Amino acid sequence: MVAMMVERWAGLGSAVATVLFLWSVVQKYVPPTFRLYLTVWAAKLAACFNPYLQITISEYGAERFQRSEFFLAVEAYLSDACARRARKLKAELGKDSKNLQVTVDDHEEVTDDFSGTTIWWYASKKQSKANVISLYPGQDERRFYRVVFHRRNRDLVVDSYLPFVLGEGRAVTVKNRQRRLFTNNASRNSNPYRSNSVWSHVPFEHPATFDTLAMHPDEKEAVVDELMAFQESKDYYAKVGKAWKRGYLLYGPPGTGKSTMIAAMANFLDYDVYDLELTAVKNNTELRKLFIETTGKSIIVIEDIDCSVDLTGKRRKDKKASGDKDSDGDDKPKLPMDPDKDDATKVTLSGLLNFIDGLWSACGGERIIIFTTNHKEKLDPALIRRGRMDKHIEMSYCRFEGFKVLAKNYLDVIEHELFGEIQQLLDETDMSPADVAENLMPMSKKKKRDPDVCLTGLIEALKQAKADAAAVKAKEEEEAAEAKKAKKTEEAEAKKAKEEDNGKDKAPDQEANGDI
Ligand SMILES: Nc1ncnc2c1ncn2[C@@H]1O[C@H](COP(=O)(O)OP(=O)(O)OP(=O)(O)O)[C@@H](O)[C@H]1O
Ligand SMILES: [Mg+2]
Repeated sequence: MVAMMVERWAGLGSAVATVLFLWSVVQKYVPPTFRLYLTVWAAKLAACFNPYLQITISEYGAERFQRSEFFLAVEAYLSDACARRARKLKAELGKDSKNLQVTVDDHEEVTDDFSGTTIWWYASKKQSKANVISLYPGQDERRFYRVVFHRRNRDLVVDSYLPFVLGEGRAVTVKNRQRRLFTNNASRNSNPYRSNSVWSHVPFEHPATFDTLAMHPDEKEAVVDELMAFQESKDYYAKVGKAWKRGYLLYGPPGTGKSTMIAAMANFLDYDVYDLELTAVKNNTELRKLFIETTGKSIIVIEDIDCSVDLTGKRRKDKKASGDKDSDGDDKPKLPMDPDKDDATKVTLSGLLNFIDGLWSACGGERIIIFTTNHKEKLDPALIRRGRMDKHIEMSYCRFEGFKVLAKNYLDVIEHELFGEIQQLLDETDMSPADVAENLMPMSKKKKRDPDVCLTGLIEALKQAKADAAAVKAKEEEEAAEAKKAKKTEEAEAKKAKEEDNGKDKAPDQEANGDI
């Protein structure tokens, strides 16, 4: 027994000696790049003799066509936490050709410390043995990361370290990702070999923030506060048994910043934006599919919901059933409650309600759904009740508080002698922030952006708007008075005619009475 052990140790000793000898040869004669490659293999060889364990994380998991999420997380984690310690890195343009991504290169070793233990990472790749001719060079290479650690740290690595890497990697990915603006594809891609995604996207680059949004500071603060609370409420939503999502209805006249608010929210929360064009959705099934294919950490937007579909379909139908004529005569596609009844558009109000808070809406989590409209009163109450649209935010005309934000952003002016007059005019006149902003930003190369000139121009515009509004009001009042007068005349005439009729009716009676 002892002899056997001695023999084994002797064997080990000679193996180590051989390796050391070979290594000195390598140091001398082999070029550095190849030497590095051999280093990795030497380390692997050593792992056979030493009490070290290794875990491999492949680029492609069981689902061959999807990159393993763990692999991506490890890549992100290593480039963030350990890349500085690596000697060989590679830089690539990010997916959207925006940011540079520096990652640990293949065959490179990096070390990491976790709770006082050292962990080694190796990046490498192996050729796929599959006997298939690939259309894309490099596609048959399978990259992988390998983590090596001492046997005694097995539990620590498997139970604590790897989940930690996964969490950190995900966080880094979210931090570094190029946010995207998605829109639903009108016609489905019929080519089975191409991506069949129902959404297509561009990088999301809207510069609006809550700082640039003209709104009353208190209301703005309330929105920001709520968003922050929402982001941190994962456990709370789980506790109360609700899906982790929130609905907002933004309503108000055109140009009051509804779309800008959505962009500001997306930038604040660091979310993707899915801009859903409801008129391009064929039916409820497609609507559900669209929802399922959105990712978490996203804002799903349906703009101008009153224009895209007729959401009062149910009530209109009731009216029609009771014999009333549909007075508005517009040609918007209708949203009937019963999906089988209408073939023109099969997206129904109930489909939309399901989209917002049906069973499917719970998949994924961390989503914000926003509807915008110019006419809140046109929407079906079922659609915007609390719980579906948790918060209704009115975006209204520009008042002084909002103006101050615009003046600061556009002109770098915080105080000005004309502010008093502007405040008074803004209180008396309804002007959208879009119009105010336009006056503060004259697009002329020759004219300098002078605050005095801009503010005077704004005052002129406000006075003009006030005069126009007064004229419109006077005209309306005049028309109303005329209509009232006409109605009175009509009523008087009707009364007169009735009296005459009564007189005529009575006359023969009297005659008859007289006869008797
Ligand atoms: N509250 C605001 N703060 C800052 N800028 C604003 C605000 N409202 C409007 N604007 C400016 O006006 C432009 C139009 O605003 P936006 O598209 O957000 O209006 P909207 O309410 O979505 O209008 P619509 O109802 O027509 O869609 C924006 O590009 C922005 O520059
Ligand atoms: Mg808009």
